[in-house]
Amino acid sequence: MTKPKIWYLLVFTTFGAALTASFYFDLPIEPMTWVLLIGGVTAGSAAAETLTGYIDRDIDAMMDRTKDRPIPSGRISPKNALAFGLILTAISLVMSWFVNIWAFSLMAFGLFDNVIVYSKWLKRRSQSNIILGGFSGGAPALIGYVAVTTQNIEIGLVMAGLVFLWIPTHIWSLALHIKKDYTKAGVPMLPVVSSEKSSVRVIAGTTVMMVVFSLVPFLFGEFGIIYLATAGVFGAVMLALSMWLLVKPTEKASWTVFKFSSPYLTALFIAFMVDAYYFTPPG
Ligand code: HEM
Ligand SMILES: CC(C)=CCC/C(C)=C/CC/C(C)=C/COP(=O)(O)OP(=O)(O)O
Repeated sequence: MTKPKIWYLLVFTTFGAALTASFYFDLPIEPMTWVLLIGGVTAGSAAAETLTGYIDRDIDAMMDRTKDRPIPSGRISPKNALAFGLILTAISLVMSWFVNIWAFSLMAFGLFDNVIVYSKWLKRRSQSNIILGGFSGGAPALIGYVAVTTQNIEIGLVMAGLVFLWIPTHIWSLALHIKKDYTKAGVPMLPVVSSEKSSVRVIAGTTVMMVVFSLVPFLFGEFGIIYLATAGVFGAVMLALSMWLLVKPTEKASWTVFKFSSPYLTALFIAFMVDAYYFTPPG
């Protein structure tokens, strides 16, 4: 129900942002803060997945990729899934409340943006559904950062912004790969409502934006060579893959871009932590 193979990376961005802030400003993180932070974001991500699974139960039953999920397959009743999702939502809000008011506000915002703005309002109506719905994706990283500090908040915003800019490549490459599924369910993902030619151009364009944006932390002098080297190497691979998709838009290419997108994001968050541990900003 809660799609752990998705939320592990959401929780990892929280963990990475918190540890990066802790190393960067030499601020310790209490064990209780870790429990409340990681527990809260895990509950929040699981809540969002469960509630969006409840909202999407009708179209999930239509798509090959999702028809075996707990509600469409009858393993859990919609009523129980809704109750489970609401309980997880309450747990995540209470735990983030005990972290601090910033974490609580961002958790509430992330849940609202993902469940209501994205899943309820936009997913079936607009091809830009994942743009306005994408802010929720950056929320876990910002929650991790503000759990430690609100100083130099631009560092937390850059991490959240990186996740936000990563989403179009992540989901549109998948949507291109399973265009038939989304068409059957009537979900207007960009690759479903646009031609393949313009979809691969947009995916390549958003990948370029994401890779250029990923260099900002170094250009602002807030992170050093370890981060630059990682963002450079992994960014070059992401660019090469999306250029390959642009030139030869096959299902294999779109699947490869999709599957590499998560290791890309993971590598950058690891680089944030390692660099913050070894790199002290000038001045
Ligand atoms: C509006 C935002 C997002 C949408 C619509 C979206 C959509 C999807 C979809 C449809 C899948 C395939 C799931 C399946 O087949 O069961 C997926 C996989 C995944 N998503 Fe997202 N996603 C979003 C944001 C995020 C964010 C912010 C993260 C983490 C930071 C994330 C992490 C993952 C991971 C790790 C997978 C599995 C990837 C793999 O199988 O290699 N997603 N996403
Ligand atoms: C603050 C906080 C915890 C925020 C949660 C943010 C969050 C859960 C973001 C991920 C969104 C996501 C993977 C949506 C899946 O889309 P989908 O439902 O369209 O995917 P599907 O087609 O596989 O069902």
